[in-house]
Amino acid sequence: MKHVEKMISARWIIPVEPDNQVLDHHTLVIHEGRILDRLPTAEAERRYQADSHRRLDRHALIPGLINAHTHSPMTLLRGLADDLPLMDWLQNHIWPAEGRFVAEDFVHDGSLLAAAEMLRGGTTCFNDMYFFPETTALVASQVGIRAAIGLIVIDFPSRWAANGDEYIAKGLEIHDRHKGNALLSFCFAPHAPYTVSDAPLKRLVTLANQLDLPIHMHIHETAHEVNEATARFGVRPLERLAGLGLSGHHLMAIHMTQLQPAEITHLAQAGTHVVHCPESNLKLASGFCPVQTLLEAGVNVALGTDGTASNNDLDMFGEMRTAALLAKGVSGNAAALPAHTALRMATLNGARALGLADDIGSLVPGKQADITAVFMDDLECRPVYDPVSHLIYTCGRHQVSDVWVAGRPLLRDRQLTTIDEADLHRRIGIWQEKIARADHQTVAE
Ligand SMILES: CSC[C@H]1O[C@@H](n2cnc3c(O)ncnc32)[C@H](O)[C@@H]1O
Ligand SMILES: [Zn+2]
Repeated sequence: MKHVEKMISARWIIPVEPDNQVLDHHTLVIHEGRILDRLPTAEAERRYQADSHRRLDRHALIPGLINAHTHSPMTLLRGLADDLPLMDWLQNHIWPAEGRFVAEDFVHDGSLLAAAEMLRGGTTCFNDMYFFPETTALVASQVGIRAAIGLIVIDFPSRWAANGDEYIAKGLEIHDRHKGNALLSFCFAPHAPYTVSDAPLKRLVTLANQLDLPIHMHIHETAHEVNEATARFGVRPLERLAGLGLSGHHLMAIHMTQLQPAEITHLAQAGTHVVHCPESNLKLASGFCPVQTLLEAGVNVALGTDGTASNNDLDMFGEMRTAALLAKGVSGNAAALPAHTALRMATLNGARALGLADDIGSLVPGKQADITAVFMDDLECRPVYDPVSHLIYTCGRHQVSDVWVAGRPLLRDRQLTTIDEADLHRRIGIWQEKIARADHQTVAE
């Protein structure tokens, strides 16, 4: 018998790779943070002796969900400005609030709240874009959640940096300081074509090639963005970016609700990744990303929530379900975006976009043990004929019971193991008072 650190047995294991596979009564054998073996439970018990053995007989194990686009500290702005289109929301509500409140303490507490929400919802990795990115990196490391940290670049000054050169310099310093941290990876994160000028974008292309880092950017979010840019630059944003060298497999294009057939072909040929944020796009009435067409063209499409001020949650179960339903509604084709594709977008496709597919995104031996357990024996879930169908169309994030990142339990029986929930509630209470008071004053003025 071989001695190992941990075994997790479950009624179903859904590895995601290969597609459509569901393993009944199987066990994951975990050693040194990675999946060492995956085999029928009876056989695992004959072959391995584990320090701990978790038996989840009424659960499905899936790869930890990957939120491929968010702004984690924006949890503190949840519900502050609803029912508005993107530019009104940003220019008249969100950017003024950020100008007032965003500093290191805001980013710390907002990132901590986001980490708590994501873990409780089965997300084990998030791709972030926000000011003070090192603070989010430190929070993620302390909590134990995996994070791709966006090294932001934007043409306007903030408390974090004064101009494009300083944003890039500070980002590179963070990358150099933390690149050895196994839980962290880094992306360049120029905000959007309408807020970043050509010179910093060209530098980012060179740096992304040198350091082999993804570039994570909001692109073609609304028709308004595309029309304004066409009037200003004479070409659509995607064409302008391609002209600057910003295309290819390093690029993660967030939103992409405005796409012409030739642009879809270009994305597929370039190996550019698209991140679909269906709930944010619906709430801001930004448009629809043609997911089914992109997938059929061979584009890798991942899923993200966007920030909680435009969603208003970090619920990847909700996002998978909305993505699946929306694709059917928009295309008039009930076969569009089936359940297993939605799950793949929220796991393996996210890992691919982040350049992390050798390590995460599916439950196969050799990968990191980033795992989410979903309880499927609630009355609301019975009967179960196909657990993948249930994950997308029936279950919700409240059914996530346990979460592991690199084999470390971060949620056990719905209890967070590395976050003091009472202290977090206290901190959020202070922010709520402070931000609500300021909002009242603004309305009164
Ligand atoms: C430079 S930090 C990120 C910046 O992005 C803003 N933001 C949040 N959601 C969106 C969105 O959907 N489109 C464009 N910009 C967005 C956020 O408020 C920060 O200022
Ligand atoms: Zn965003």
